[in-house]
Amino acid sequence: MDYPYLLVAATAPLCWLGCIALYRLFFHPLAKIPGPWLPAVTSLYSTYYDCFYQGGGQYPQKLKQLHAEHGPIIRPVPSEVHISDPEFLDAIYAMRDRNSCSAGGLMVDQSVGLTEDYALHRLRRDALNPYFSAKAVMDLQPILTSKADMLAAILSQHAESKEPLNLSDAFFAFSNDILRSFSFGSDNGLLSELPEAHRQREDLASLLMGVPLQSHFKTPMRFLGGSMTLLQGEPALPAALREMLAFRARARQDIEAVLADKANDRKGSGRSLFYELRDSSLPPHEKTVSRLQDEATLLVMAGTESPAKTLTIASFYMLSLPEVTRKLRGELAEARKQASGSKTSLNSLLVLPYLGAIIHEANRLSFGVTGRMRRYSPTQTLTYTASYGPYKDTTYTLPPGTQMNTVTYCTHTNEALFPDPWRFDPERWLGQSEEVNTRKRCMMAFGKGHRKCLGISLANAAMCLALTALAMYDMELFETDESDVKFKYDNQISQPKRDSKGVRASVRGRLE
Ligand code: HEM
Repeated sequence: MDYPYLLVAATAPLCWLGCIALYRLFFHPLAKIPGPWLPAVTSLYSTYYDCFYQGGGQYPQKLKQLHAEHGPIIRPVPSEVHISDPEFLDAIYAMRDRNSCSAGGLMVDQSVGLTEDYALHRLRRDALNPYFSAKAVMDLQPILTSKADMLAAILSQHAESKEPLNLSDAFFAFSNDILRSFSFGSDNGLLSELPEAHRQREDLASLLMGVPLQSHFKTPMRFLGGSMTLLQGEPALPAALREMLAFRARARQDIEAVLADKANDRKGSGRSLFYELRDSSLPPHEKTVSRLQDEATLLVMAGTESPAKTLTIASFYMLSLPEVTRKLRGELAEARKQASGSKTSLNSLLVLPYLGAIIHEANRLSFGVTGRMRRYSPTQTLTYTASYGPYKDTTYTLPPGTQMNTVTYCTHTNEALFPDPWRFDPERWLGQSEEVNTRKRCMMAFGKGHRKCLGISLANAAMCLALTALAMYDMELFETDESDVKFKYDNQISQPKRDSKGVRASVRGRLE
């Protein structure tokens, strides 16, 4: 072959990439958005922070740093804007459509949480809504209180045995048993088998560690999962991918068991979510095994991991800040007095301000979903005027289709909203002042807008009962410090340092 052809063949791709870079920098509709040039040119910038820099999961922290330098609006990837301004949060999350979220790595494409199309999302969400309402959660009270009683029994056993208790395992078991009873009519009895809860919690943690890689390299990872399993069997796969496949396989078994259980033998006495979906008027293509497998995988994962994490964080600070526990005990004692000595009802716990404030603060520092929850409007043009930074008062036009988001990390550590943001301070949620109302408006732990968390009422009820049980025990932390709970990695949800063993405590005894 002639030399010039070789040269053309070698340089053509480079010229093509150069043209794309020039377009993105100077002619793209978002070309005027401030920020460094590299993320405006290539999404490899975010890949680096998400997957590789300091072990990956570092993009939220980097975005916060970029905002400090460039102001409230930047381009985290070429096709997107990231706006760190509490005043603009509602404008972003009021938007109807959304881009496929950053949880693509969870391999649950057919679940409600990953559904991009507005009408299909509505169909799926409407089918689930009735089982997640505040009233439906009240009907679950017998399950919830029996699991909270089991949690208390575990604390009593550890007070007697003097063995340190891994509270993170106990909360994982508590949330998982509730979620599985609610979903499938029966649970796996993890509260009676804490070593198994420990194993499953660690497995889920390593599965989540693989989410950034699976999100950025979705197709190769899926291909790897398929081909290596066929060629060499599952042990050859990377641990996180293996865990993901195992998690999905368990969800499939659960769904197949529900579909096969025509006589409702395993259903339990109450309503069970997947039995209800099976018998619902959803069209047949929405009730296939693979569709329901995705739904079950997401629900079990989200419904176990997120409340367990918030409880873990709350328990750590309750044990390290005695004043917090003292105030909570005072509030609970008063509620019991009002109930004339009988057990305080779930309804009355749900309105206790200090208990609610502890949950809010633990949710804030759990950060809910830490990935970029993008929204866009296919028709609407938005404008945004920078409220601080080097381009203050400059107005930017965001054309239809512009993907926008604010990561929870930036809002929940915003010093103007939450002074001294890493301090656990339930007081910041008390009262009705304008500041408190603004904080509540900017709370993103459960997401915002029409895609916000379905499980809020269930999670709140379960967390109120668990923390009430916890407050009845005198305990101290065992070989645990703040680094065991503090946000370090964004793996779609926040994770602390890799070698955290969770929150462990020595239980001295039950109060009263
Ligand atoms: C403290 C506990 C929880 C936290 C912090 C939390 C957080 C979140 C967040 C931030 C989202 C929005 C994600 C997005 O916009 O892409 C979400 C969605 C969702 N959550 Fe939760 N969650 C919690 C508990 C639960 C529970 C207990 C369940 C189920 C039983 C659940 C089921 C869901 C579902 C199904 C969605 C998708 C909703 C949709 O896209 O329409 N969550 N959650």
